[in-house]
Amino acid sequence: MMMMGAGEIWAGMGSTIATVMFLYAMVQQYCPSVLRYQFQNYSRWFVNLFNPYISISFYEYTGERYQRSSVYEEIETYLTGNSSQLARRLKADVVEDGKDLVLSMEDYEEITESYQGVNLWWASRQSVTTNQTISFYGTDADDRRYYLLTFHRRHRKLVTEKYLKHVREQGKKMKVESRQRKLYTNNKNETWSGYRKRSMWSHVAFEHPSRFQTLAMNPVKKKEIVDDLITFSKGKDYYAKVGKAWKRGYLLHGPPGTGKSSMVAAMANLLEYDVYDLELTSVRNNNELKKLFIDISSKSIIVIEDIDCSIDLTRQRKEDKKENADEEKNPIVQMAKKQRNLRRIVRLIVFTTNHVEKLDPALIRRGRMDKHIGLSFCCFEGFKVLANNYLDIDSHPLFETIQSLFQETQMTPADVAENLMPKIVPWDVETCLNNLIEALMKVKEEAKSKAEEESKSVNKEEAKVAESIQ
Ligand SMILES: Nc1ncnc2c1ncn2[C@@H]1O[C@H](COP(=O)(O)OP(=O)(O)OP(=O)(O)O)[C@@H](O)[C@H]1O
Ligand SMILES: [Mg+2]
Repeated sequence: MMMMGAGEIWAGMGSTIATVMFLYAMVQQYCPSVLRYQFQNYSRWFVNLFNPYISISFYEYTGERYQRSSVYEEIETYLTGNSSQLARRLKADVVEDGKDLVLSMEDYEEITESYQGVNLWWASRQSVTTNQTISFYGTDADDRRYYLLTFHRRHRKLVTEKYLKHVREQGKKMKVESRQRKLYTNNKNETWSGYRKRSMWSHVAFEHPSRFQTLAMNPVKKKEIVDDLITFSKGKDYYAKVGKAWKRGYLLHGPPGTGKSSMVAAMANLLEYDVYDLELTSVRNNNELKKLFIDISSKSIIVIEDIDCSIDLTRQRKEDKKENADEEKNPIVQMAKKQRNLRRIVRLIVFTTNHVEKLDPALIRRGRMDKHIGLSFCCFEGFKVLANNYLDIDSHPLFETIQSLFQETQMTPADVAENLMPKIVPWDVETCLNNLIEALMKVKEEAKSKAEEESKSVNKEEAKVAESIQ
């Protein structure tokens, strides 16, 4: 057979196009509108017959109350993660409070993805409804942003049953991971406007570096706490099974500088929760307290620091004969009495105190506070964690001296950390360890002379008493 020349092909195609154009013009001009409509419908059907691709659109705003669609957000997060590598045109946004730029697909940009060997196309679009579009989770109103997923119809089952589930799950996961966590503090009631959460709580980005790995404390105790927290965080079903309310209350007690606040931060970092630091003295009554808690998400830790100060006040007030009804309403008094109420609203609550002995026993009774965690002076095990953090060492010949000094001396982890930290550049491990040894010896000497003085004064007292008797 003779090969057709390129010129002939073009000539043939040219005439075909001309014929189609002519027919189309005729239809436009002479057909009544009803017939024209029929014709358009048939032509659409005809095109669809040979178009093997299906598209699904996911709108940003759903019909109901213009809420941002969670599916859209999940897809956005999923594509943000993947599109940074695949798409050529990206737009950059700064997330709230974040310093990092988040790259996502520019409008009308398209990317191709491969899932289980199947190619799929994602496009970011705005308004306009297209043919053969199945509109999920949204209406067809104009001026909407949406993602369009296109795939071959033979993969319909795979996409609707597996791939979309995969995208949503991954998107959800990535969202949790990239979420900028926040540290909230409550404002005084005067600044609240209406019931808006924003003015009740102010927030900053939560970026505390403390982790359980960097906490100096008894390793057995540490593991127990980590396990407890993980069981709690995963435990909705578990707690239901054992018949316990899915709530947890911790009391962290110990002298200043033993790592109570650091542990709260480590807890938040472990669970990836927000932290709500509740300043009780700014809360006037129980009603305010309830309002503060209404909008708190379940992935939060509520912290009430230095609860002993509050309880001190309670006692003072009780002793005060002029105590009036207003003071009875004081949240601190209520707090002590209605701890149970608070725990009904809050899922994970942590109290800290320097003086556990001063607390009202009713407040700290087990069952009301699930776990009491005593943080104490630094032990040798704790020191090893700090040495690893600050100096990057696991062992050293000077460790032996340090170990024996820790058996005789009490120093808080905060002070140990401070003494270990290099003070000059360049620094060396030995100097840092010697600085700590020096500090420990000093503390030991001070404690010794203090004890001697005390025994001297006791002797003097005894002598005085003996003299007076004579
Ligand atoms: N157990 C610890 N492990 C590691 N670092 C610690 C520990 N305890 C204290 N530190 C260090 O000391 C600093 C102060 O500790 P932190 O604020 O956690 O103490 P605290 O017990 O909350 O004290 P306070 O009772 O005064 O509130 C921390 O920033 C941390 O660097
Ligand atoms: Mg603290």
